[in-house]
Amino acid sequence: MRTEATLQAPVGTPALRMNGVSKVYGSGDGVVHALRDVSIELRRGTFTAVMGPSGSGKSTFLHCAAGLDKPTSGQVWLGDAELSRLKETQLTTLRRERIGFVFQAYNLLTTLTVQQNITLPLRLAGRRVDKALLAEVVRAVGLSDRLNRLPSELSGGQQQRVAIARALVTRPDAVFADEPTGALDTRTARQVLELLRHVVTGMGQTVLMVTHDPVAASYADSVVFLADGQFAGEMHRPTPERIAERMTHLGDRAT
Ligand SMILES: Nc1ncnc2c1ncn2[C@@H]1O[C@H](COP(=O)(O)OP(=O)(O)OP(=O)(O)O)[C@@H](O)[C@H]1O
Repeated sequence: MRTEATLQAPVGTPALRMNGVSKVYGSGDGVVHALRDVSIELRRGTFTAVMGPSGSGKSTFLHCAAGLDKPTSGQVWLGDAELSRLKETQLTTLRRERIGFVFQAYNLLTTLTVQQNITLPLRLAGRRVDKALLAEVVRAVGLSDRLNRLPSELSGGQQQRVAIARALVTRPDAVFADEPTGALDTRTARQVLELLRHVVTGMGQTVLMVTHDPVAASYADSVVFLADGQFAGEMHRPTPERIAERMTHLGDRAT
């Protein structure tokens, strides 16, 4: 029985499309061009890493892509929804129901059990918990025997697995991960990256991950490089060595 197909997003439109997105902070002497005319398309069922020197615009890119921040110009589509056309309440609903977030800090609610944390987005949306989907997600992240524990009773890696399960449980169009392994030791980080890889390859999800770490980025299908707010190239089938080499030159250009 292929229960994993239940997570497959509909084919057709890309999961995410950004067209000529720019973001300017401040004005006059204090103006910062955090993003300059960035265009990108993420096909469904792909894993993309975003890399660039500090200050190159990675977080701004992720926030604009996820509807957490509004571009100064350009358009962002999540599936068939153009974000700038949505009212604030619609955007809030879209973020809650069609996007999964995974942050470096796991952002779990300490008084809720693992299961309650995982299903929170569904309850906030007033949606029924799909028991088959929940079981599939819990199995994928390896937490079946921890469902009644509190986050404080789990290791960092296990807490990040809860956060990933919570990100998956609404069957989002895309999962956005911001330095998801930043707080983890090397071995635990590798397990979380393997899980994100499985989320894409085994479950058909779409993942966009910002990271500083060439090894983490090498788990992705492709790496998008930013330098000084601009798209600075893309690498398919990346290896840590090739990524590190490219980053060295990006650093040269951005300073
Ligand atoms: N709210 C803001 N107000 C003013 N400037 C900002 C704001 N947010 C970001 N910036 C500036 O925009 C630029 C891009 O910042 P951003 O955080 O997107 O970069 P980053 O690549 O994620 O950096 P890091 O790797 O250090 O986290 C930087 O120059 C930053 O100082």
